[in-house]
Amino acid sequence: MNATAASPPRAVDAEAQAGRPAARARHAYVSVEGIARRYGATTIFEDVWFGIERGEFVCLVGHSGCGKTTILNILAGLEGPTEGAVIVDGAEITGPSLDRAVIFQGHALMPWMTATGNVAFALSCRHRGWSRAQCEAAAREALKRVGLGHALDRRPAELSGGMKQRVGIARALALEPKMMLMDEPFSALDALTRGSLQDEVSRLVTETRQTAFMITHDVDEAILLADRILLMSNGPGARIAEVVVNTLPRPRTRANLHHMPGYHALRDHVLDFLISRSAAFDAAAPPAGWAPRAVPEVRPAIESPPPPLAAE
Ligand SMILES: Nc1ncnc2c1ncn2[C@@H]1O[C@H](COP(=O)(O)OP(=O)(O)OP(=O)(O)O)[C@@H](O)[C@H]1O
Repeated sequence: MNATAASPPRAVDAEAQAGRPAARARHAYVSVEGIARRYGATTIFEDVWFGIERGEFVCLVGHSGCGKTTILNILAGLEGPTEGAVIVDGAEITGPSLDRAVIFQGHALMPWMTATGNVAFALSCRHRGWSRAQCEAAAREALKRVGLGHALDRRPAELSGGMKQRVGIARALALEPKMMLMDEPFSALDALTRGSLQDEVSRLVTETRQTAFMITHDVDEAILLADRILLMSNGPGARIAEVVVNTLPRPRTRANLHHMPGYHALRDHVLDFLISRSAAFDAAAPPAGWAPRAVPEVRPAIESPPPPLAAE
């Protein structure tokens, strides 16, 4: 089914009444149901099923070209799938909505507006009944939460790359969306700025329990932020090959992460997938226990064998 901007929202129950078998994803807050993207004879990915629970942070990891951004765009309603559908909170996605805030690599700020103005503008679109003063007050609060209390009146040209990205994060959080979508939001930043923003987002995620979906190439970033990491096989014909449950406790910071028991097993597991299993995955001859609607979940941080005892 191709979700286009013109198609009306469809209640989940209608699908159940039509006799389509219930999938595990169906019960989740966000339910991705058998989506595919094809360009002519080329299938980028297909039969992709997964759910996101309310308040869950899910990362999607996979090699370049497997279709990660396309999946994020479908969740954002910026494009429709060739097949399948995405249901959020009981209704099918049929186009973009302020219910789903997107943070891109580039910050997409309006250059003529101050930081406060950029956030306040988004808020005025979200809350039509709010006065300008209300929007600006809420915008200032959101900017303070991401450490920009000193830069409220600066325009994007007067902000560093990291500060601009913070404005984008503040804007997304201020909208209190049903879901936050992030496409490699830190990849354009220098390592130091990236690290501090990752820690801040980790803190905000722990505080707000914002439902989030993020694409990243950075395995440590996924481990820092995600409750579950979806591992995508290589394209063409990519699939969700495995779901890694991140059992490391919160709060997590970059400084404490690598001291946590299980961190190295988790990291090795994801890296092994990217290095070898992602290319070897074959949906026609899948690993034992794999099915597109019931992708195996693994917990490497607690399933790994304990480290050998030190010699006396
Ligand atoms: N209009 C198009 N026609 C044909 N192929 C396309 C078109 N748009 C995108 N593609 C292909 O779809 C595939 C998936 O693109 P997408 O950007 O979703 O991948 P990605 O996994 O996010 O990659 P990256 O990690 O490099 O950002 C790519 O191989 C791309 O070449």
